[in-house]
Amino acid sequence: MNIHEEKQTARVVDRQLLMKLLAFAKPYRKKIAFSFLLATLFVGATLAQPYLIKVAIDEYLTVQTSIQDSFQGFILIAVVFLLTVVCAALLTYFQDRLLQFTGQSIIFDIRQKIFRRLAKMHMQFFDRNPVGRLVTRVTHDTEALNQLYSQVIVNLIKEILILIGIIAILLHMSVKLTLLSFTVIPILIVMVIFYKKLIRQAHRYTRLLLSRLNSNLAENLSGMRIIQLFTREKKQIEQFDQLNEEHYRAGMRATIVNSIFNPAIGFLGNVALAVIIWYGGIAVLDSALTFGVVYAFTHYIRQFFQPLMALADRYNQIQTAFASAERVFEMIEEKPEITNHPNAELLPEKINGQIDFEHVWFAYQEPEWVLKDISFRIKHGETVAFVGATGAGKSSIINLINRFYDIQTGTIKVDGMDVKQVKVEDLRTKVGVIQQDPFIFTGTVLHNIRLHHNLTEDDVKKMTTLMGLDDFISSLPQGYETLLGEQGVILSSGQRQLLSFLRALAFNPDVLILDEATANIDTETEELVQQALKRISKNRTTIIVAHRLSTIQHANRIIVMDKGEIQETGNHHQLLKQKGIYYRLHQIQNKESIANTSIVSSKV
Ligand SMILES: Nc1ncnc2c1ncn2[C@@H]1O[C@H](COP(=O)(O)OP(=O)(O)OP(=O)(O)O)[C@@H](O)[C@H]1O
Repeated sequence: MNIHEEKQTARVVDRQLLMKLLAFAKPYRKKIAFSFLLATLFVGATLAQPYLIKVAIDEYLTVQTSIQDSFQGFILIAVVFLLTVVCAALLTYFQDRLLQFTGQSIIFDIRQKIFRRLAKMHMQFFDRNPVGRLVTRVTHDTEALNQLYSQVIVNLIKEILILIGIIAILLHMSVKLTLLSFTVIPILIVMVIFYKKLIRQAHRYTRLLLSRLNSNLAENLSGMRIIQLFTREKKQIEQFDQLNEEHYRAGMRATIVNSIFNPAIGFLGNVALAVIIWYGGIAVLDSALTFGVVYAFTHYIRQFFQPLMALADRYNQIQTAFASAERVFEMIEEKPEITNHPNAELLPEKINGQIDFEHVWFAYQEPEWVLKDISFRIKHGETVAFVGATGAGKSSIINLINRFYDIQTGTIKVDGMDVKQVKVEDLRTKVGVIQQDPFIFTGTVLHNIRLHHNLTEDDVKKMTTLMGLDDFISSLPQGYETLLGEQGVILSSGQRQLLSFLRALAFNPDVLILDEATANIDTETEELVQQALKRISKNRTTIIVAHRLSTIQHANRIIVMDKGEIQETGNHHQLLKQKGIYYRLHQIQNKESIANTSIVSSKV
């Protein structure tokens, strides 16, 4: 793409962004229009002030007017002047309030839209977008838009109106003096063109470095435990300092451009002022102009160059807001890949829990196939375990059953229905998953189990008793009311898993999946949980992923995976007889457990 085409594309993108920004402002158009009216009245009141002084000088300070008339004239002008000052202050106040309210409302709508979209996004989207980046979109980028709606646009309009108004008044008072004082304008235009080019480059570079700095910070904060464990603090600090320094330098470059541009404009303003004093002075002496006109000219020229200096800031703010808008709209418009098919159906109220994988091929990123031509059937009420080496694809199978990801080829069926034809929410309520490291939300234990669903406290208590986990709840400081999450108690990994058991089972799912769900629980509690699981998995399809083979020996069937393929299938005894992968895994774990037992007994 050549420079011309690039500029053309940038212009089209800016126009599209503008249309989208206007669309968000549409519900508030009456308020915005009203605030523009207030802004226009404000400009009128402000521009009237120097003119009133001109009238006072020319009409009542001349020798021809009697003292009595001058006195009355001054009082009248002083009152009108005061009125314009009060009106300008009131108009600014009301316009500010109105726009602040509108800006906040628009940003509220945008944030709501972003979060709604995020809640619908597929897992691959979250794999691609780090948390730090998403948080920046919802907070920092929307704030830049808030500035645009509540300050930048109206100020820009005010400043443009002031410029137009001043030109009109100056031309009305003296065409010649106006043209003379505007001889500096061509230099101004050249400066603005240069400035625009320099500042755009500086801003683009600063933004790029800021996003690098943000990602680095987010990564360091999430990985602080590992950084400290491996004593990498010094290296990480050096890396951060380097990025910070680059960002600082880029920011300084933008500041230098601004600090040259603003005084240069001020200088041009003073040149124009000098021209007025020189020519205006001679014209007054020649009686070609009145003193009041020259006085008003000096005022208006000062007022004229002020908004010009502010225009630089506006330009920066608009640039920042447009960059933020681009990112925000990109996110709002991102299409969720896992959606309900137009004819998606509900599963029956109670399902049998039969699961079929038919020639399933799956890759997170093609062509890295994680599952290769996988076929199996899990029948109603069966307990099936998946075992295999790390990275074999066990957790991926689980992620596919409740459609966290979609497969490339083949079919996955629940009770004979293709999961792509079933309503996603319905599917996920029928399939309960207990994870190895479940997430804890800020709130009470009860809230963390119910997660906004209509479950009574009694339902939860019954499930706790059935699981034999009453002791776990009573060991917490305030039982079900114990506060967890950011401000509350932080649970141990084992306690988090127990909570995850209650969370999944409270909904009485027809299919229960345990993904390394007992890995962090002590032997005594695990015994308890295993007993409860035996009761719970009766007549309920249960799928278990476990590394510790001792926990899955009772399974009706064990599927052994290796590099995305099924290698062996059978129950514990059948697989041992086959003397294949399962047998070898069993031997290794047996040796380890004998070795551990002898270490423990020798210590005792
Ligand atoms: N979100 C993801 N994006 C890209 N690749 C992934 C993702 N999750 C897993 N993988 C890759 O898919 C392969 C299978 O991973 P999976 O988690 O299914 O294995 P696993 O058998 O459950 O392993 P483990 O026993 O360690 O949990 C691995 O190579 C892994 O790197």
